[in-house]
Amino acid sequence: MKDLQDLSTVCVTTAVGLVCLTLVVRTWIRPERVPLGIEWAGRRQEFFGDIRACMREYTGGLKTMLLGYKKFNLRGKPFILPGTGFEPHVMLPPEFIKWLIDQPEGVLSHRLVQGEKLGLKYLLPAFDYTSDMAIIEAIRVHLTRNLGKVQGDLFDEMRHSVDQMLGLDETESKEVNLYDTLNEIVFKASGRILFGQDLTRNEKFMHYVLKFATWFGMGTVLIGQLVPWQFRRLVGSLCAIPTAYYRSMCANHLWPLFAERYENMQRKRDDPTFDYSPPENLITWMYRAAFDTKDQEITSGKPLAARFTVLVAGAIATSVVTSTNALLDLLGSDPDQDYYRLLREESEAVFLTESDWNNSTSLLKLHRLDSTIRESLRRHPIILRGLSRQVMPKDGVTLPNGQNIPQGAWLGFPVPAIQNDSRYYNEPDVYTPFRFLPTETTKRTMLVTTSDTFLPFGHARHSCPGRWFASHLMKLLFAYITIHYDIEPLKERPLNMIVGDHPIPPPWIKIRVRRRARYT
Ligand code: HEM
Repeated sequence: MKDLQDLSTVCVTTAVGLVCLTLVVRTWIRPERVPLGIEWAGRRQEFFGDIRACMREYTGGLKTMLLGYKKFNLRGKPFILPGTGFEPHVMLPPEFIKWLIDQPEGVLSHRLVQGEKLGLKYLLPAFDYTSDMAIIEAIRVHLTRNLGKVQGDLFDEMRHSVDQMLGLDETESKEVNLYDTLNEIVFKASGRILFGQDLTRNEKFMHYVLKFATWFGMGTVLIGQLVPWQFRRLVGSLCAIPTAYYRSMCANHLWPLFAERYENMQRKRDDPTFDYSPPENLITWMYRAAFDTKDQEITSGKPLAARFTVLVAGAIATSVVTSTNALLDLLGSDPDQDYYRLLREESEAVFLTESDWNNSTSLLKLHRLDSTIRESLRRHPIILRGLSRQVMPKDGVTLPNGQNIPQGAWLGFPVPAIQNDSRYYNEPDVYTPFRFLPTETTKRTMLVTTSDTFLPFGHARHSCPGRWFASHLMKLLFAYITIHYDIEPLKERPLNMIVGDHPIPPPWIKIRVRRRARYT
């Protein structure tokens, strides 16, 4: 009798255990992200195949994405790409891009994916990331339109920080950490145009803004992409503490500036005789755009100030990563090709006098440099899954091939796979910095031009509105560095690390630089 009781206890415990395990396993992968009828890439015939496929993505690099692209996308079929964070993503073939970008936000939502994939919902719970039209408009229209006017300031700040960071000593070379150096230079140069010289030269503010950018950057990847989705709220609330602290320290400096700018610009609108001309920088343009678009939410300086640090941190970090990739590509390239010298020659021919640095037409002549940065973005886009959208309608959406994708699934495109497809790029594995220069049969493609086969800035609606500014800044920076510094080539191009949805250049690489004699 006792034995029978023991046996039934074991059976009941096992059954309950199995039911619990099944429930956990079933919901471990976010169920709404897995549409039935679409095949997985990288899933094997094994117990808990879906979960193990997602786990392998933590160390798998680009393997699964490239494999899925070859096996499914090249035949016009979508596939499920397992993901870190246990949120798979449906990868569509490039022929579907036109269809995707034509869908309105109510059908395929861009914002919902960003909120989740960047962990914004958890990291900055009070942050309204769904309403930033004034900021986007200020960048897309006003910043881009005023690039010529602000170029002198941009160059002045960039030269000041390059000279400081890379040094003026022409007799001895100096070893510097590449990523940290570019981080500081790009932050200061961009900051001059985004928030003005007073703050870029304010060491306390710059310390807080760099700290905020680091915590915010690490937090978005950790929470939005690495932590399993069930634990995002928990881990997000922990990371939110330092992020909120540094954000409020930045806000202490920004807040009076925003309040003053808003009140005076508002007063000038009400009374055109009021004597006030604001400095031309992004803060002013944001209010101008908010007034022009009659943004109802902007009734004080506060709403825009609150969003500003987030924008600045995200926008500048992308330019830092892109500049680091471009310089690593150059320094690790075949020395016989002498690309660095060829870029120097081009820049020396363009920047003959001091005033050339302040003239935006100079930058239009840097064809080799434009192509070189574009080539690095082709090889190392900052995100792997591009044009991500969440399916919104209750009945799902129907893809151009007739397949239905249910509500809640994520759609996107495998950016590195498309940008390494030999149908679109000749010898895609070979670093060819001047690949985008015009030939007898092809026209020149500019760094900022997006297309179905070049997606590092996104494409169409929601594509990056800051790319003209980023291009301006990076070209000034590379022209100045190549003209004024010799840099020792690297033995080879160090590989990027894949962290969540981002390929990141190794942050520990050091380079040796020396100021050229005639330029001191
Ligand atoms: C090389 C540097 C940069 C790269 C590679 C880059 C890349 C991107 C990408 C991939 C997106 C998302 C597109 C999508 O979701 O489809 C984006 C969006 C955005 N970028 Fe950039 N970006 C850069 C620099 C900047 C700069 C300097 C600014 C601001 C001054 C900026 C402002 C923005 C904004 C506001 C958005 C959101 C657009 C929207 O949601 O409609 N970016 N960027």
